[in-house]
Amino acid sequence: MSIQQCKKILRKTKRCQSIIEQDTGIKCTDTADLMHVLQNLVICNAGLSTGLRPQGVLETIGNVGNVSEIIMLPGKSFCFLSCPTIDDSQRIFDRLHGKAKLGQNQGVVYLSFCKDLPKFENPWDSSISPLGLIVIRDFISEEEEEILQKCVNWSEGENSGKELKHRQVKHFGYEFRYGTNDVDSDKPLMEKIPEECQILWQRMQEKHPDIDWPIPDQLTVNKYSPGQGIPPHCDTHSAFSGPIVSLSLGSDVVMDFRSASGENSSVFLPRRSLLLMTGESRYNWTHGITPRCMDIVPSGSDNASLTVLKRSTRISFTFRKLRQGECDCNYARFCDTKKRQREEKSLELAEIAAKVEEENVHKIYNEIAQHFSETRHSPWPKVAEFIANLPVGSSLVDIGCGNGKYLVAREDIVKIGCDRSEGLLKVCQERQLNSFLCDCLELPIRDSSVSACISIAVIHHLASEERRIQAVKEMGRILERSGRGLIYVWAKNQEADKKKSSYLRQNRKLNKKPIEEVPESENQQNDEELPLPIHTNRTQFLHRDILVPWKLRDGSDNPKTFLRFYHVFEEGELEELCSKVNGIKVTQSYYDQGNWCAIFEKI
Ligand SMILES: O=C(O)CCC(=O)C(=O)O
Ligand SMILES: [Fe+2]
Repeated sequence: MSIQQCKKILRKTKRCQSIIEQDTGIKCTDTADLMHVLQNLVICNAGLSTGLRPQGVLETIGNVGNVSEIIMLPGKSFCFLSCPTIDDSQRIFDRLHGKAKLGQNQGVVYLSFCKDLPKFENPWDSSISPLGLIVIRDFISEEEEEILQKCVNWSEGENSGKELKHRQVKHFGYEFRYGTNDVDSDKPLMEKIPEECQILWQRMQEKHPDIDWPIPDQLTVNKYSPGQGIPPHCDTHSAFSGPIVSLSLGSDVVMDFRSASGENSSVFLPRRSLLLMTGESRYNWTHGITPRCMDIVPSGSDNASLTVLKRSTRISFTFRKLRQGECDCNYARFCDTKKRQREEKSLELAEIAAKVEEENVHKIYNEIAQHFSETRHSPWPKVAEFIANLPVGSSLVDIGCGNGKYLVAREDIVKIGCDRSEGLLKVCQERQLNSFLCDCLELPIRDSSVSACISIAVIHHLASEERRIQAVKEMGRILERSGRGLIYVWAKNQEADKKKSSYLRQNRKLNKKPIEEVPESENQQNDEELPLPIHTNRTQFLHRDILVPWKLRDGSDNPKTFLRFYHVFEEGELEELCSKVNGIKVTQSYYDQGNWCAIFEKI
């Protein structure tokens, strides 16, 4: 072999190797040195997609060395061989690499060694099959198949053979609207389900008297050319009731099912079979057909081996019954009715939360601003330390800056504060500190534009978890890469290592009493059950969502009491909250004088 030829083989092999590595994560090598003499081989440029079959591999390679396993991946132009000994793999490599052809229509093969083999998940091996799924083979005769295929006039009618991206469709009874995934029950089509389908209903009842199958009033006919398919979906729960029934005409196909919890199952639908999706398979699994020209299906009497089936044009008749009213299934994941209800509930909760914050946070801080500010002078040491450690020239935003006590440190960084309370901002402005009015749920600051931000005793005033997450999301959003955020929130537990926090220590008398146990049910977040419990100041917190009194002494004998909303945090809750925000990573968390604290980094 000339040097030129050797170089060409090397070049081509390298190109294939990089594709294989990208596709499977498996590293290949063409040098069989001591470190790399391996029992597994890759045929780099021939596989199922180039028309190679296991038989073809064995015919040529089997004469050179022994092969114990051939792994061919669907749709791939490479495949893997496992040999019983290193001698076998070495011999096959030496004799065939860059020289031999595997069968008539194949080019010269390029081989490589590899250490690992792909974990080929054979979907047919899995014992999982969607519950409630029934496939009745030979449900109709060949004559009936022909009659049914002919009864669809693809070029006439109100919705004559619409061309979708991956297939052609025609509806009868009612049109399925792909934009909204539903049916307009007020707009029945002139074209009803063809008479020719009548034979199916009675047969259905005879074969499965156990299933309550209402006579369908909607039919979708799908026409798939080889290479076409239908994306995974769950037929809209609220649009149709009862089972979904699909008749396969013209070609076999494999339908892929995936459950709400991520299990996969492949189901073989032979031509002229009837597929019934009831119960879980209807409501808790998606179904779809991968667009390809061939399917790999089990073969042999015991289904132990796989074979490739070429698809031809397949026409399916999917029968459904329109639903009156909402879906009442017990499967939340794909249920549009449940999703809508969840969204409504969450909107309602968000409204309640916003109202609580308005009444029990914003209004109050405005009224107590001056007094509050007078009680807040000294920076907390660990917050000061965080600021002190920022590199010179950093930019720092104090979100919920209050009277601006953290905006006075350091002249060598850019500092700006913001707060929701105009009253507190006035204090900042009197002190000539950079500050502006805004809500921590919506910061008027550009993405990735600051090096650090702090939120000290702020997000515990937000009255729902979604809103607390949103506040952390905003912090993550404005931070530049590697930028750092610091959050302090009140801890429910005001005692660490048998030491009471300074908050508790200020009331010796009350805190001599042992802490009352609160039943778990009372200890829950109770957004719905307003009014909230009122906390006794300087005592352990008994609930997570509470109203904390602020006594405003105005010189008179009757100090005015304001009730501020607080969500006090359990241990680990702040970290968990941060983990729900993409793009940030908690690097440190600690307890500091009755507060849970977390430092995170933008990644
Ligand atoms: O082609 C099939 O058998 C299924 C069609 C389908 O799932 C649908 O139209 O919703
Ligand atoms: Fe479907």
